[in-house]
Amino acid sequence: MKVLTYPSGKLSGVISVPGDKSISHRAIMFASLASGTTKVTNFLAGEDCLSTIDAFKAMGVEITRNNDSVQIKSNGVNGLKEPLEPINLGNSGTTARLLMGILSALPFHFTLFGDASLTKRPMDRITNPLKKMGAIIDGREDGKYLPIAIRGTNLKPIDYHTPMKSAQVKSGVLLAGLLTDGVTTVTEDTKTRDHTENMLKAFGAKINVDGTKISIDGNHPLHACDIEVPGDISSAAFFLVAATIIEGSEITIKDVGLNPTRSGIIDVLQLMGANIRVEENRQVGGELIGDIVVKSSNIQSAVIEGDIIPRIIDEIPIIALMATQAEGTTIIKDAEELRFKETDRIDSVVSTLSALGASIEATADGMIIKGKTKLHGNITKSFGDHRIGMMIAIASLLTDEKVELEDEACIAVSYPTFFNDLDRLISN
Ligand SMILES: O=C(O)C1=C[C@@H](OP(=O)(O)O)[C@@H](O)[C@H](O)C1
Ligand SMILES: C=C(OP(=O)(O)O)C(=O)O
Repeated sequence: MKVLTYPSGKLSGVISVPGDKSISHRAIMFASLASGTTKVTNFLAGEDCLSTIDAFKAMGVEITRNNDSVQIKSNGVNGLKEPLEPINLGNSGTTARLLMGILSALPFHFTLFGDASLTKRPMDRITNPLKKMGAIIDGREDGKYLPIAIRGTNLKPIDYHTPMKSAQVKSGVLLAGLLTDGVTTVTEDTKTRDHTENMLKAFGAKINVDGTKISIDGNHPLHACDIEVPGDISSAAFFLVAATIIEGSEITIKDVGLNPTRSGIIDVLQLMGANIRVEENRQVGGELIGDIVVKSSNIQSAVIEGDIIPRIIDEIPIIALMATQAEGTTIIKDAEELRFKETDRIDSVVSTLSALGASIEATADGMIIKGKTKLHGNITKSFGDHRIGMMIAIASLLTDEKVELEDEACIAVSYPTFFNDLDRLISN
């Protein structure tokens, strides 16, 4: 239990946030499939990415980590070994879905399990297309849920249209395609984050992106390639919103990843009237990065729907909190994917913000939030969901009353130094 009392919630100063979670996972995975030694800098040492490291160590890859620097020494895909024990995926959906694509094509047997939250999350979205490629997978409810066993085998390529907006599904199928003779194609209705495509190219894969259609030519070897991970915009989002809604704030967040498939939070902040500026855009290893400066301002409601949703999918909890401080009614639609995250984030956001005094209601695919409301203290729970925990911590800045947060430890999944950074911005 953490007691959150910040008498002056005003934020100021300059920080950088830890490395991007999606990019950190992929760096470990692709380096493990590549021959040679890869150095990864600004790696996110969050629990989810450590689960990915452990999975590849269990397959014999030499991985050494010194804080946020990681070295991966691999003999390529043919150097991988059968793990002797079941692989623990912890809380990480990304590790689960991407790894299943890889393991399905390796000549070994694997057993995968996760924590209580991951065990409830749907895996059939990835096991179904993999089974169409010939994967031998079994798990609870016919492979819908973990624990799952995989007997790796030779797969056949597939031309797959993803039925849901999911970069994890797209990536899992492309990774199975990477290890399969022939051309595998994935088509999406709406473009989701494209870190897999960008980074596989950097490691030498033959991958072609044509709008929302991605094709990969299987069994081309990957070669080691150093990766500098940009700051995670999904982590930065908590402070960008905090500085916007807390009067008198002004902050700069340096070296944030601004990949257009991830930067929807900037569009939402601008749409709602935030005082935000992006400075010094530059490219680092195929990913755009820059510094973001935000000053507090009055904000208005917005209707947030359609193609922007995958570009803000992990930021919706903090956007919902922002909407409680906007004039007017904010409507978030087309976000049914929120129901399949670490918690059902439509229900967990609505119940938590309601407990703090917000006027918010759930819909089938989103939420309706009436602003502007004065929030108050209460005893709250993260429900074991890191993004709900961080949303509550930012909400606590809006009231002088005591907010208690149960189960705050889960924040280490994506942002182990969150409270240090918050304290630095508050005490400046
Ligand atoms: O590919 C990734 O790294 C991720 C994709 C998204 O999940 P979905 O693919 O389930 O939308 C996102 O919510 C998750 O935090 C990370
Ligand atoms: C949904 C998330 O991650 P994952 O699916 O990898 O558990 C998240 O980080 O918000």
